[in-house]
Amino acid sequence: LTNKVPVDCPVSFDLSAFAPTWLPQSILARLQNPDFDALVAIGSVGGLLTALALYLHRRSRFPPLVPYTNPVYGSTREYAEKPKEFLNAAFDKYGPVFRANILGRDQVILDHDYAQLLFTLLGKGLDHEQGVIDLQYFDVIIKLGSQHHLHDSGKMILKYLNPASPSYETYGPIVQLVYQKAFKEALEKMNEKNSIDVEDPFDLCKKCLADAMASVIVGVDLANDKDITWVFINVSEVVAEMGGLEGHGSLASILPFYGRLHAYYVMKVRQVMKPYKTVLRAKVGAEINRRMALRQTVTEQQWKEIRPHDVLQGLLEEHGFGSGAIKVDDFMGKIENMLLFVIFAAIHGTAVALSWVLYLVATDSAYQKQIYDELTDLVNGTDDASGLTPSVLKSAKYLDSFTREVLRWRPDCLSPTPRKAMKDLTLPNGYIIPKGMLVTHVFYRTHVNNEKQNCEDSKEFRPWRHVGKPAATSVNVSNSFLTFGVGKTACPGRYLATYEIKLFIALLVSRYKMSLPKGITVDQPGFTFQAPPSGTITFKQRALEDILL
Ligand code: HEM
Repeated sequence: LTNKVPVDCPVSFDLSAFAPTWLPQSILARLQNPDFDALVAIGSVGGLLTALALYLHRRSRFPPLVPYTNPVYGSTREYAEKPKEFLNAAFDKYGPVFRANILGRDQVILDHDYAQLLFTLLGKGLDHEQGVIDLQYFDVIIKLGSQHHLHDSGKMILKYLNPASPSYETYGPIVQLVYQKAFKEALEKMNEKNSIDVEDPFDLCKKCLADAMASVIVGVDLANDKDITWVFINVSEVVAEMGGLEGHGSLASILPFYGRLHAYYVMKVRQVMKPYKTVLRAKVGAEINRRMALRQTVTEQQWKEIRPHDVLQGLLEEHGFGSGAIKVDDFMGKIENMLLFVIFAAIHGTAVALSWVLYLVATDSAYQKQIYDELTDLVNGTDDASGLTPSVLKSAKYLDSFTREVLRWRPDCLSPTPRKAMKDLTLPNGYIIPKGMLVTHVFYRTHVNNEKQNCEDSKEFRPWRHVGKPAATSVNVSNSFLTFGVGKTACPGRYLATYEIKLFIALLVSRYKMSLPKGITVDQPGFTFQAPPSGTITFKQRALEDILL
C-alpha cells in the first residue's frame, strides 16, 4: 500500500493524534506518516460517502413510513384507537404500499392490488410461519403451547374436519346436541312474555363452540368432563390475555423485546400452559386406555357400531390402534401441543365471527324471516334434532350468503397472520421490502374494493348478494375473499367454522325472534384479531306451532 502513496499529496492529517496510546508503536508510526494519512482520509471519506449513498438509495426505495413521534409506541396508539380510520388515511396519503410502526416494529401494509402477493410469494421470499412467530403472541402459543408447527395442526384438521372426510357428516348431530343443550340452559328461563334478555351473547357463542369443538375432537363423553370443558374454554382466553390480544397497547404487544422476554422466559417460568397440558394428558390418556381396553372385548362388527366418531379416534387409528402398538405417553406427547393450538385457532376466532353473524341477524326481523322461510323448506316440518347435517345445511343458500357477507364485510383490522420477508423483495412498483420485515394486509380493503368484488356497492352490507353464485359460498376462498386466507395456507378449519356458525343461527332462528333493544357496540376495535360486538340481545320464543327445530 505505502508503495503507491503519492509523495507530494497536498492533503495530510496527523491521524496519530486521535489514535489511542496503547496501540503498538509500529502502527502509531504509520499513522504519523503524512502521505499515508492523506490516502486513509480520502479513502475513508470516499468509502463512507459511498456506503451512505448506497444506504440512502436503498432506503429511498422502501415503502413510505407513516411518521410517528413516540419511538416506543410508534403508531401503535393511533392505530389502536381507530384502526380503520388510521389505515384508510395512510392508504389515501401514501398509496397502496406503506410502512407503519405498529406493535413495536415497522410493518409493510399492502392494499388490495398487492395483497395477493402475500399468498403468491409464500416460499418465494415471504414466510408464513416466521411471520406469525414474529408477532409475540403467537410466540407464546408456538413456543410454549405447541412445539408443533401450524401446518401439523392444519394437516390434522384438513384430514378429519373437511367435507371429504368420511366422518365429517357425523359431526353434524354431535354439534346440534351440544347447541341444543346450551340453548336450553341459557335461553329457556323465559319471562311471562316468553322472552329473555341475554346481556353478553359472546359468552354463549364461546361456550357452544368450546363444547362442540371438544365433542368433535376428543369425543362426546370426554366433552362432558368439567376439566376438559375448562381447557377448551380457557386456553384461547389465557393465550389471548398473555399475548396482549385483549389489552390494546399492553407492554408485550408494543415492545417486541419485552414481548419476547415475556413469552420465552416469564411465561416459561410460570408455565401457564402446564395445567392445561396436565389435564389433557390425564383425561385424554385415560380415555385412550379405556378405548383400547374396550376394543379388546368387542368383535369387529360390534366395534364398527360403537366406534367413536371424533378426531382422537382418527389419530389413534393412524398410530396403530387395535394392534396394541400405542404407547399412551408417547402418543400424548405428540398430540397435546397440536390440540392446544387447534383449540386456540378453532374457538376464539370462530366465536368472534359467530357473534357478528348473530348480532347482524338480530338487527333486522326481515333477515330472520328470510332465513326462517328457507329453513322451513329445508326441514320440511320435521322435528328431527339431527336434521341439519353439513350436507343439508349446504342447501341453505340465504343463510350461507348471510354468513359469507358478514365474514366479507366485518374484518377491518390488520390480518393476524402476517408474513416475514426472508430476503429483500422488489415489488412491481419498485419498492423494496427489506429482509426481516413483516408484511401484512387489511381484509376490508380488498373486500370493499368494487373492482375486486365485481360489484358497485361493495362497501354496503347486503346479506343476500351471494345467493345464486356457486363460486361465492362461505368456504370459497379467492383473491377477493381473504377472511380465511387463500392458497396453500388457507384456513383448514373453515368448513367446520362455517358449519358451526350456520347451525347456531339456524337453530336459534327456528325457535326465537331476536332483537337488539340497545343496538350493537364494539368496546374495543380489533387490533390484529377482529373484535367481538357487545350489547343485549332479546330472544323471544316463537309460537309453539312455529318452532321448527
Ligand atoms: C370464522 C372462523 C375462522 C377464521 C376467520 C379463520 C381464519 C384463518 C386465517 C386467516 C388463517 C391464516 C391464513 C393465512 O395466513 O394464509 C387461518 C389458519 C388456520 N386456521 Fe383458521 N379460521 C377460523 C376458524 C378455524 C377453525 C374452526 C379451526 C380448527 C378447526 C382453524 C384452524 C386453523 C389452522 C390450523 C390454521 C393454520 C393453517 C396452516 O398454516 O397451515 N381455524 N385461519
